[in-house]
Amino acid sequence: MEAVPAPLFAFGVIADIQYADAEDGYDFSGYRRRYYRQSLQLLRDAVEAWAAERPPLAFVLQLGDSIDGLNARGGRAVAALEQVLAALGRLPVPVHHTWGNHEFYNFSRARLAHTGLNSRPAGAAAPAGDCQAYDFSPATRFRVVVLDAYDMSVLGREPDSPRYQEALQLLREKNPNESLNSPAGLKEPQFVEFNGGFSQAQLDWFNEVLKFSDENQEKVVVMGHLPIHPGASDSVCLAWNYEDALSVIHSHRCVVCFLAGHLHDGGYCLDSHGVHHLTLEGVIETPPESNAFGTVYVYEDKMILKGRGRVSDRVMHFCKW
Ligand SMILES: Nc1ccn([C@@H]2O[C@H](COP(=O)(O)OP(=O)(O)OC[C@H](O)CO)[C@@H](O)[C@H]2O)c(=O)n1
Repeated sequence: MEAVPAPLFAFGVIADIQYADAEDGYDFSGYRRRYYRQSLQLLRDAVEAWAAERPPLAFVLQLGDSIDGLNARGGRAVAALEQVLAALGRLPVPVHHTWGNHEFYNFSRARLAHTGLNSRPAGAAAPAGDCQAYDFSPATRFRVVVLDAYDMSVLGREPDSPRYQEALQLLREKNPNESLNSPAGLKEPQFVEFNGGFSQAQLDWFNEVLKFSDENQEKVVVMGHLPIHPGASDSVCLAWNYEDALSVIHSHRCVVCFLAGHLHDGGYCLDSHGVHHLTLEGVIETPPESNAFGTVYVYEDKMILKGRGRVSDRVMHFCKW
């Protein structure tokens, strides 16, 4: 029998846990059930499965919205986050977090930086200001970039801050609706309050990271809460200036995959430049008897996603090497 080659390394992926100690509810449309309490058990099941993997995983990527905004209303944000972090803390490997809209319904950006959701290594090079983007190299000739999709946003910042004012002005220009959360009638439906975008400073920093990776023949996996390709998202859930992020990626050879959450139904496409865009199904809308997480096994020429529950298996070949 032919031996299955060992991967170079493997990592876990999970999105939109949105835990709250609350009865089940529904999304805004009223059609999608949200299993707030059960999501913690699904996370614990994911952790147990990841912890049993041999060889062990190198790290886990948490794609944002770890706890639901409902917690803020009940004064339970800190307790809910502690439970999620305690579940993830049972893993003997680092967990890298990106921040989504529900993090900002619970905590300010300044406060988040002092919680366990700040996974940026001390001293890591990052864009100027309070942008949470960073990168790390988990193995020779591989790099992971953690993007901050709410760097340009009205969520999480003080209303008197320049960035809040800049984001509000942009949002109002693009969205004349009374409720800024409503995409009704918009030409660019992603311009809603529950989304955000990338500042020019973050895009410039991102470009420099990818330039370094190109020069050093690295393969790069990028993660952010919001999808950046229309083929892997509906038109509402995209990052405000998703096209700018795509332009940066497409001006380099190194990016092989973009991982996102936010769209709870999930999505996937291989774009015209050979980049795989994978939007993970959300735990929060996953029935208790199923799950939604995955393990990605990285090889020289491909990544193989082993999905659990609602997440499908997928082979993602590196097209550019
Ligand atoms: N048409 C809409 C949609 C949402 N809202 C309000 O916006 C807030 C965030 O919505 P929520 O569905 O909780 O956001 P998620 O990040 O969980 O989900 C994103 C995608 O929809 C999932 O596929 C909340 O307060 C909603 O009530 C709105 O007003 N109008």
